[in-house]
Amino acid sequence: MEPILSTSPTSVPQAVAPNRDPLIAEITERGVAEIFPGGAAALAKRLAETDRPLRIKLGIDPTRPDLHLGHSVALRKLRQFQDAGHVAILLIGDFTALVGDPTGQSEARPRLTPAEVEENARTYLDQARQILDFDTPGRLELRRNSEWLAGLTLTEMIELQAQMTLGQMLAKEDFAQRYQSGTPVYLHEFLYPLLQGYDSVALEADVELGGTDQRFNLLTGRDLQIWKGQTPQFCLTVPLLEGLDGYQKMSKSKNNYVGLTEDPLTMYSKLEKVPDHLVERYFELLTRIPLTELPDNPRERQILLAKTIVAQFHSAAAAEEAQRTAQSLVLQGSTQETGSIPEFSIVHLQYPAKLNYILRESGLCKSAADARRQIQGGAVRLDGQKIEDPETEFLSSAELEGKILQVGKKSFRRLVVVAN
Ligand SMILES: Nc1ncnc2c1ncn2[C@@H]1O[C@H](COP(=O)(O)OP(=O)(O)OP(=O)(O)O)[C@@H](O)[C@H]1O
Repeated sequence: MEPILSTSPTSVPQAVAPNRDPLIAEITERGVAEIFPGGAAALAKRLAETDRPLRIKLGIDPTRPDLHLGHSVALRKLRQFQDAGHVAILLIGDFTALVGDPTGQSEARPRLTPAEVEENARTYLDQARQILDFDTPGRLELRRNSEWLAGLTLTEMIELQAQMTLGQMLAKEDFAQRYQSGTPVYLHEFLYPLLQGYDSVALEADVELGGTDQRFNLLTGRDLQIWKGQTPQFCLTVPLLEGLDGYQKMSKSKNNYVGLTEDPLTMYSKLEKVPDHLVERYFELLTRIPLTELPDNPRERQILLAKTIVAQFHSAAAAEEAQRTAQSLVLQGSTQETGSIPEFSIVHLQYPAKLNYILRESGLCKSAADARRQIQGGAVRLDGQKIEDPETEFLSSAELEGKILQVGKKSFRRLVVVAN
């Protein structure tokens, strides 16, 4: 008879564990900052032993119209849970957006109107669809926290606020710093962690995801679940992805972001310039490529990164095309810093519009005569195609929309149709 100990899991060395589920390993080990309580091993055990799909919560406040790659880090983690058979709860914080998350803010956030929140919430779902599984039955719950927060009575609010002390609130770094520096901290801001925590109670969350900046709010969720007699959630934080500037958190307000709805060329040209020291981190947090398989050459890494991410959000063909166009445009100089190309709105032009008139109106040339000289000198390109006929004209904005107009190697305008 086999000795019992030889089959016991504790006798199997970790590195050669035969039943190590790759999905669980990906969830608990790749792109994770912290798991509490108990670390990766505790969550892995819970995932392996559960007899029902777990409820995984990720809350996003619709404070702005666009999601960016920073948000996609937690969304991708949520998708991994779906792929392992669990229920993703994508919580649109339509009520908490009206309060405003004080996390990471040096002063109170401007408060949004319900109409602004509603407009942003609408676009979020279309963007989240690019990452989450919206199709497999039972894998996704789309919720809004106004469902339970809007109806809380004053009595319930008092009970909720009785769960936390001022000392605990001031342990939150953002509040402490502002309080010490004399920057006003408004009382409604204290409600934010409590309301986000209460969301976990209402949803009976088993796991909550968030960036590392959400630690305090996630822990409040655990405390409130204990108060309500629930099993407290695991908290899994993901690292904060730095933006294209190379050191600050990727954020809309810092204009260092890559938006999830950006066109392939813009995405590509931003991502092929991710600073070297961040390329591996972008691979880790935004792709599934094993880090051991990355090319040694730094330039090849940047290109692979840009192509992989463009392919995820668009298609492999779009990624190839973006690479070709970017190469032909020799994107340097003006796009060096953030990868962004200045936009020029073509709605107000008079059509048919001559190319030299467009070059002057867009500021790419000083005058129509200068534009004519540049065209004849072979310096003008539209989407990488040289145009040498100064009489070239366009009948409507549809012929130009989305294209990149270029003079020489350093001056670009993306032609867009936006009224301003
Ligand atoms: N750059 C980032 N990297 C990783 N996670 C992020 C990043 N930005 C936001 N998140 C996470 O996405 C979730 C939703 O964030 P939230 O709606 O509060 O956006 P935010 O932090 O205010 O973004 P922004 O500063 O762009 O407005 C949170 O868990 C947050 O930690």
